[in-house]
Amino acid sequence: MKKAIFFDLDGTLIDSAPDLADALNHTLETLNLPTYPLDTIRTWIGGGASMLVKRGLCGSKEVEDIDEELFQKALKIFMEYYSKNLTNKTSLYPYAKEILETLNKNYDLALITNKPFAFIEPLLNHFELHHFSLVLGGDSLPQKKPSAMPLVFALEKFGIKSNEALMVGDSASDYFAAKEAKVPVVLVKYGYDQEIDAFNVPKIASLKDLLELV
Ligand SMILES: O=C(O)COP(=O)(O)O
Ligand SMILES: [Mg+2]
Repeated sequence: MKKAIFFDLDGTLIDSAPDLADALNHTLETLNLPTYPLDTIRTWIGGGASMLVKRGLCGSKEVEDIDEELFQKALKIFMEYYSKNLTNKTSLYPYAKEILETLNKNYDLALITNKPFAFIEPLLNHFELHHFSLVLGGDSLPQKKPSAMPLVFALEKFGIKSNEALMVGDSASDYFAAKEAKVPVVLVKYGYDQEIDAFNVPKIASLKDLLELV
């Protein structure tokens, strides 16, 4: 019997890729570096803001050694721009709000995202998502997904066992974090990470399919 559902944010509940891509390209443009198409940047999301900026600087998902000064400069530009442009093009995925409303009647809900904490509340307010009794960002704890730490923290907070929770996400980070925490996981097929094709776990095409799985 499930007691709590843990949700990822980007690529699962909200389609934030267009605003993240604009913020990254603004950063790269400011630094006179090459910019990238949305379809490329989308595949770089899921590891948090620092990782996205690093991937932008390297122009690939695989990150190599980056000059620390350049990285800090880029991260600052990114954070400033994105904090002012969080919701220009970002949208809720179909049924996101409805499913949270329905599940909230019977389950504790936690948001476990790698997004920096400062960006989360403005987004949740904008989309009127007030259903989470616990919200963890990528910088809330010493480790973020794919570490199990945020999920283990949520299990302890709710006082439940790992099999009484379910993680809903879109990326390899969600999969590995859940696996390590021994929390069952469901992945959405419409998210940002093609790596999930390789994982043998339940996958759903729409958030409304969750109701059949809990
Ligand atoms: O900010 C990111 O890179 C991704 O965040 P997520 O964990 O909500 O997918
Ligand atoms: Mg995600």
